[in-house]
Amino acid sequence: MEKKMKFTKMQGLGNDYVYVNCFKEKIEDPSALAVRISDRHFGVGSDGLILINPSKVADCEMEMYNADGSRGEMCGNGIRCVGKYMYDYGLTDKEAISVETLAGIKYLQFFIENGKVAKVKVDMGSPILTPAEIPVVAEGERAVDEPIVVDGTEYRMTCISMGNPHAIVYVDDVKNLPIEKIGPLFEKHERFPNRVNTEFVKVLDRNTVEMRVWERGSGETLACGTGACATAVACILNGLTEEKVTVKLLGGDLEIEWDREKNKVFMTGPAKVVFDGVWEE
Ligand SMILES: N[C@H](CCC[C@H](N)C(=O)O)C(=O)O
Repeated sequence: MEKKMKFTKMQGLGNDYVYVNCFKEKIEDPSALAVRISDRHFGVGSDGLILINPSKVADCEMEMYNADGSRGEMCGNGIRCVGKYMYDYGLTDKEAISVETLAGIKYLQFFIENGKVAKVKVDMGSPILTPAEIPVVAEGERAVDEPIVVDGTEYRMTCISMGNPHAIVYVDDVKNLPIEKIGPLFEKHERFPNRVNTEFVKVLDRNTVEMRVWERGSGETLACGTGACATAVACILNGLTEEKVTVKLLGGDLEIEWDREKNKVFMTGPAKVVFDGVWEE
């Protein structure tokens, strides 16, 4: 018998996911569904699948899958869209909510325009710097400005977890980077037991960087919220920027601040609905 499932396509700076309201829908195998629904020719087309679930400890839970079906612990662009969905689709009337994730409970503040969420500020929590917790194979207490050889070339990386693993690599030319070639080599490098999201970064000034990202399980995306947070933390740790950083991504800009006194990273950016649909298979 044909099954129908309502979904909403949303995007944060072009990092697009299929969202399912699991207060109403039940998904048998979300990992397998993520692969089918993310396909840009035979499916809806997206960077992955995000389920919005009831939660016992927060206003809702975000369950995120990459396009290859692997589960991500946290998703910055995704959580802003989860917040927007909760408010715009009437699951909450609060202008600040909490969202349970595999990386802990995150707190969101909405900026409302014409009765709908336009922008969201997220407390992304504290960055994780201990190599074993990222995880990355590295000596010492942190993996900052750490050498790594990829495809015969030595790069310097700084590794941060925002609940999910990131390697930040500084390059001179972000635009012409052979990201399709070196992205997967970083992603699957033996020093990353859980694979890794890799951000290729150029510092423009003390408050601005530009970045492209090769995501674990999804390939190059137009933006990565957790990646932008990890990038800002890496730049501050390396003394390259101030604590407030505009991260310029292919899909647009994210405003990141690492409040070092509170040891919290804040991310502010847009969230948009593209369309509502019905998935039939
Ligand atoms: N695009 C997401 C990150 C997804 C990370 C995922 N690729 C992983 O496996 O960690 C973001 O905006 O933070």
